[in-house]
Amino acid sequence: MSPTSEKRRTLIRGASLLGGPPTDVLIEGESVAAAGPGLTAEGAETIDAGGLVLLPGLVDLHTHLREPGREDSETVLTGTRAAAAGGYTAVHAMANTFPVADTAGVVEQVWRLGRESGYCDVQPVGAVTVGLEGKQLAELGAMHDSAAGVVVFSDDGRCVDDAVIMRRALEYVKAFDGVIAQHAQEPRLTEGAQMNEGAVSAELGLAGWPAAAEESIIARDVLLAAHVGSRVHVCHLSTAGSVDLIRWAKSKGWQVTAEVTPHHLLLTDDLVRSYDPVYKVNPPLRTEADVRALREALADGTIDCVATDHAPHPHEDKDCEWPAAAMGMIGLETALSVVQHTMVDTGLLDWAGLADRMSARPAAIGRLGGQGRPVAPGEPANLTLYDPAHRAVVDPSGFASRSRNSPYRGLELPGRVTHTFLRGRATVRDGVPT
Ligand SMILES: NC(=O)N[C@@H](CC(=O)O)C(=O)O
Repeated sequence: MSPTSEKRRTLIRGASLLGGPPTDVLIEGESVAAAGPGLTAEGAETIDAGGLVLLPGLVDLHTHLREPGREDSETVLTGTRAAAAGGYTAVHAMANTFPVADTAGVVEQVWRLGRESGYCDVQPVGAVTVGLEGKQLAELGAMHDSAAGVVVFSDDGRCVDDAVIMRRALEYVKAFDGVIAQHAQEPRLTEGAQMNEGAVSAELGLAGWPAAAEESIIARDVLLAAHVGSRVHVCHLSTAGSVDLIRWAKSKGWQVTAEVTPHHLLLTDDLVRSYDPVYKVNPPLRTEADVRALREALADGTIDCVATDHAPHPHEDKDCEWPAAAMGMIGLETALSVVQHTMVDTGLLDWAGLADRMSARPAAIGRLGGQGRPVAPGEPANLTLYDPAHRAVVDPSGFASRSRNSPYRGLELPGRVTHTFLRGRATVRDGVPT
């Protein structure tokens, strides 16, 4: 047999590519071989995709995979299975592991575990500072030059609050077109903070987390990025004021990008009245007006992309009284549904816009070759098939993630990922990871 005839072939029939009219897509080996109506392919596995939307594989800029060190909440294997189940073909693995991913050795370990998992590409994020301590730059160059080829650096979970360290980091990564992804949280303004500072925190008597704590760091960092001529990316934007600052920085032509999480597009601090720590997250859930501003900014492109901030925690760290509970919520397996619900079903984004914000843009920010590409002949077959008409009540007990801290439990959401393909190989079939 010739090498070509040995290639795995899959024919996706009648899918709506980016919400367009029904079309067929032929996958051959690792690539898209043809796209258009009326394709035939003898001997190919055929998937009847009538009514399904075909999207490029999703890319997450912000995933906590927890390995090494907190394998009780997630591993690279369970986290990437969850990612595939959610339609993702690539994730960026955050650096706040134990040990911290602040050396070439640790990022290479995570990268290797990702390759072994086979469920999606794992691109490690390197820490900006040693031990996330904010005092001394980590070995950014060595992490970039390692097999992991780190491009995105972040102390996420902590803010790089020292302006001189931030400046030096921006200067350092400029040499290789890297980007600093900032967790914007002024530490002194948020000491002991438990939730958004506002009417609800006043009523509940919980220590508040002012919007200004996020906004003051963003204002400083966009100015620093402009001064240095380097790239800054703002993690999990959560306030209307942050949106204004990003809009202003972009109007100046500065190299500033930003992400928003699905939960900040849907949930508000009203939910904290339940005192259920599943709603405790960093940055905190904000107000209705913030949610509105975030949705509009994602629609008009001020916010570049959706990033999950998938933050798995074991039940003993979440099923406790509010002040003692860990911050964070899982999100990989519900992201597409939440974005459909908040952005597509509301008419704010069409499917092409969603693909831009959940695949092309995050891949471009992370400089991920082969991901976030159009669904077109010759391109890598990283694809997601999605049923937008499906409706189901979220039940985390069936999740691929090792953790269960989903704020959507019991909520009816639209949509279901039926298939995910990573370079032509199905990682999810009929809704089940392979
Ligand atoms: N987003 C979260 O609420 N938690 C994150 C880190 C963080 O605190 O940002 C985590 O690692 O659990």
